[in-house]
Order: sequence, then structure tokens, then C-alpha cells
Amino acid sequence: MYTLLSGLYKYMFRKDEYCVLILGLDNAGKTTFLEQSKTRFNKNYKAMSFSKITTTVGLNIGTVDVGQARLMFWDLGGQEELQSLWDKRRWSRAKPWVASPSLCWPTSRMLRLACPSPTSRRRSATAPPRSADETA
Ligand SMILES: Nc1nc2c(ncn2[C@@H]2O[C@H](COP(=O)(O)OP(=O)(O)OP(=O)(O)O)[C@@H](O)[C@H]2O)c(=O)[nH]1
Ligand SMILES: [Mg+2]
Repeated sequence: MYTLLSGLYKYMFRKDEYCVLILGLDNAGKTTFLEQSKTRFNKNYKAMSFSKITTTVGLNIGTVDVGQARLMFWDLGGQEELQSLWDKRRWSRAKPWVASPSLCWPTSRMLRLACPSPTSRRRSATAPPRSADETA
């Protein structure tokens, strides 16, 4: 009986999960975007002061819950030495959605774009490539 109720509870309250990769040049505002998103959408998240956000060395991971969706953001450092991490083959399993730096400010519309349809329990959203180079 416990298993049945527990399964029902999980089924009713589980969220669709999406993986979102944020790429952009250094100082584009990727980490600020992630912090703002967490502050805006995660109720008990204590906002980090802008002045404490420093350049990302490696990767930041943050989770944001929006309605029935759970967005897991990967914020990659944009410095030149780290740009080798952008090779999309490294992320092919995740099929990430790539945000343009110019979109890096949290709006609910952008987050809705990141989670188009809650049809599966764990999936990634993929934006169309911006140039022919990216399709190679
Ligand atoms: N005016 C303005 N400044 C911003 C905005 N977003 C970020 N910044 C500032 O830009 C600087 C760099 O922001 P970050 O979020 O660290 O940039 P980043 O893209 O994560 O940089 P890397 O980690 O080096 O790749 C910080 O001083 C931010 O306060 C914005 O929308 N408007
Ligand atoms: Mg950063």
C-alpha cells in the first residue's frame, strides 16, 4: 500500500526535467542570468550580491523550478582558454539548448522557450543552429 501511495505521489508531483546549456563570451552575463533566475523562481533561494559574481572558471550548475518544469542550467565559463569546452560533441548526449548572450536576462518568456512542451519526464530542448558552421 505504501509503495502504491508513494508511486502515486511521485507521479502527481514529479517535474519535467530539462537541461539548458548557457554559452557566451566572457562577461556576457551568463552567471548573472543564472543567479537572477534562481532568485526569481526559487522561493527560498538567497540572492547573491552582483558584486560577488566573479568570472567562472569551469562550470556552474544551477536548478530552477518553473511551474511543472525543472530546468538544470549549465553555465560554462566564457574565457578564451575555456572555449574548447564549447565543442558541441562534448554535449551531444544532453542535446543542450544554447542561449545567446544577448538573451541572457531572466524573463519568464525566455524560460518558457526553454521548456516548450512537458511531454516527457526527462528531455532536453534544442534550439535551431544559428549558422552552417554549427551544423557541421
Ligand atoms: N549592465 C548590465 N550588466 C550586466 C548584465 N548582466 C551581467 N552584467 C555585468 O557583467 C559582468 C559580467 O557578468 P558575469 O555574469 O560574470 O558574466 P559571465 O558571462 O558569467 O562571464 P564568464 O564567467 O567570464 O564567462 C558583471 O559585472 C555583471 O554585473 C546586464 O544585463 N546588464
Ligand atoms: Mg560566469
